[in-house]
Amino acid sequence: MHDQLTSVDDALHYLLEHTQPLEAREVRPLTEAIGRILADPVYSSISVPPQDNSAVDGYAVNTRFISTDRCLPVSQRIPAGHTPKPLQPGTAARIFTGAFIPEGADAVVMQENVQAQEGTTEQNGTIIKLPDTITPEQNIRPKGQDIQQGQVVLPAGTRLRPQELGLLASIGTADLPLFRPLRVGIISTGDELAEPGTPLQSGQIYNSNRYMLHGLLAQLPCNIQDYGIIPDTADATLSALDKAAAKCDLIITSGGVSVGEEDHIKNSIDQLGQLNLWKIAIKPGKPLAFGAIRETPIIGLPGNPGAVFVTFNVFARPFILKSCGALSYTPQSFPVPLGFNIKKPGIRREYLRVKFTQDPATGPCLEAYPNQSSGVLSSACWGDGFAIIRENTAPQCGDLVEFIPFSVL
Ligand SMILES: Nc1nc2c(c(=O)[nH]1)N[C@H]1C(S)=C(S)[C@@H](COP(=O)(O)OP(=O)(O)OC[C@H]3O[C@@H](n4cnc5c(N)ncnc54)[C@H](O)[C@@H]3O)O[C@H]1N2
Ligand code: MOO
Repeated sequence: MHDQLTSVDDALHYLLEHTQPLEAREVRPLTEAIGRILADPVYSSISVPPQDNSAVDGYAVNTRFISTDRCLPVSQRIPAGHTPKPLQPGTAARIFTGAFIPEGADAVVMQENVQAQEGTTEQNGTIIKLPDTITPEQNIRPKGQDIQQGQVVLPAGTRLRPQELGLLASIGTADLPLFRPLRVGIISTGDELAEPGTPLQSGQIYNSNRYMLHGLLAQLPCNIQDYGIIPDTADATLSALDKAAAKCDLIITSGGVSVGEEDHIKNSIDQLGQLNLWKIAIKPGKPLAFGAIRETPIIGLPGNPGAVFVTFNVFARPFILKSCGALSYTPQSFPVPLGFNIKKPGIRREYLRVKFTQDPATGPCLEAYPNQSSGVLSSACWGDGFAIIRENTAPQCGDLVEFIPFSVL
């Protein structure tokens, strides 16, 4: 029987169209905001830096008042954090990195380029000999160089990385308006599953998807509600989904979405709500299901761990980020030459687990893990990204394909 498959692009488009961004917000301190999404734009009430200041340790001078012998007495000392006096005409000021430039100075000379001669008495202070060329503005970091007072520093929807936290701290913001984390329920299905740490009985395998999903969700602004393992029965599946739907903003299941009579996720979604998508032209991960139980969206990932890793990143991750209010939710890909041949075109878009390598003679290229079976999770641990082989194409060695490094996920 010929399967009617939805393309990856159509499925992703559909999923993202059916994302309801969270309305709930909360205010949290900087120290709790890593990975979270800003709910409002942040404006700066100050300029950064707040005043012109020195980029180096050295001497502040006025380039228009330098005597022909290029020698100047030092009239004040300005450590960072202290307010300078105006520069006395015809003198230099000893200045340190980050200290504010005194009024009347227009350049700073690095101390390595100056000969300083200590005076012998207090009245007879240090004299410096300046280099031949000094350009106005040199070594001065102007007020507002980084941020101007009143400017939008970060727009709503920004996902906060360490550098954004630093930037927000630099304008004095202590508490941030954030979207509240998405409550994501995870359910592992399968009679064959045993928990790590317990002995394996005959017929069992360890539940790896549960822990991979914990790790994948921990990198996103989510609170995980873990419903553990549910057995392959209609009753257990219906009751777990019903319970999760009442508590969560999104349900993610693994396994039980294929066509066998032991696969109950699809029928349960049908029974409790509606199934909107099933069977995608993706390899691995074809039987992925998407629907809703009452108001709660559900993404049914296939059971094979390789398929979970791919379909989570291709579908669930952008869905979650958009639901959390993020402005940017699809990962950046980069064109990189394949280091091997694709034998024949396929009707499913394939996400190969590959390694980025640098050949000294031929340059960068992608190498594939030899076994791309969706039951072989070693491919994702060996690899450092996905190579996307688009449907109905068979790129050859040297052809450019899209590469998504795992590090951008
Ligand atoms: N007749 C057909 N059979 C299958 C088809 C098909 O089109 N027709 N599709 C195959 C594909 S492709 C996939 S992918 C799987 C997906 O099936 P399910 O989502 O129903 O997954 P399960 O059957 O429950 O499990 C598949 C596989 O993965 C193992 N598994 C499940 N959960 C976990 C877990 N938490 N940790 C580790 N491993 C897990 C499970 O033991 C199975 O080996 O269906 C194919 N069959
Ligand atoms: O498409 Mo399935 O994901 O081969 O394992």
